[in-house]
Amino acid sequence: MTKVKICGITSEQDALMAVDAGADALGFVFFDKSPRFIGVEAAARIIEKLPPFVQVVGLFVNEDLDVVNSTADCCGLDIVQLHGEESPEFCRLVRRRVMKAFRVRGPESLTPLADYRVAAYLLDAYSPHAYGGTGEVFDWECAIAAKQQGRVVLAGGLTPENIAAAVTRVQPYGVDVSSGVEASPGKKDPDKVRRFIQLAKHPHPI
Ligand SMILES: O=C(O)c1ccccc1NCC(=O)[C@H](O)[C@H](O)COP(=O)(O)O
Repeated sequence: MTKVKICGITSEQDALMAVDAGADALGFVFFDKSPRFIGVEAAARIIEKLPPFVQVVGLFVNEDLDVVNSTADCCGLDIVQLHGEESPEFCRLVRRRVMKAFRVRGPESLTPLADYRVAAYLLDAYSPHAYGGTGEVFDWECAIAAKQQGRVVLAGGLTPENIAAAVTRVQPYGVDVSSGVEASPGKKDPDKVRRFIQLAKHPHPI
């Protein structure tokens, strides 16, 4: 069954709602230029309220290694998601499992994947305007091709309307969503979150 990460959590209410809806992982954006930014102390207060068996993912963009590792310790992160131009060597020095994000423009965007020994490749749409959370979709054929290199987490413009088609076609290890389940930037819409998770995990109605 497809794993689901709900990214851009900024409140305890949204975190517990997403967990109750069946999210496998929650993402906290430690990138201060994002509308979904959360500070370390605020994130830690939410994370300490989470039940067991939910993976906590911290997202960073071109951050210092010391900051990544100390935030991971401070907040009890399970996984670090690197969404900038971090090198394979940088990923090796992170003291957590790493999901390395790649922003896909076309098949050539997949060339660097082979250099990275990471727990999963997160594939997101390329935008010249932002590192992520853009709501833009890329050509899913690239995600299908990337599965030859390792686990793929599909992201980029996923919504309750297209998630069943995405999962059926790509069959990724997991999916990741931010803006597609929001009421406004940084605030999740419970109905969209529930429908998204249900359809990601059961794309074919029984
Ligand atoms: O969400 C952000 O604001 C963000 C900012 C900078 C880098 C990454 C960011 N989000 C990463 C994610 O994990 C998103 O889920 C992914 O980019 C997909 O976003 P969306 O198309 O809005 O579902």
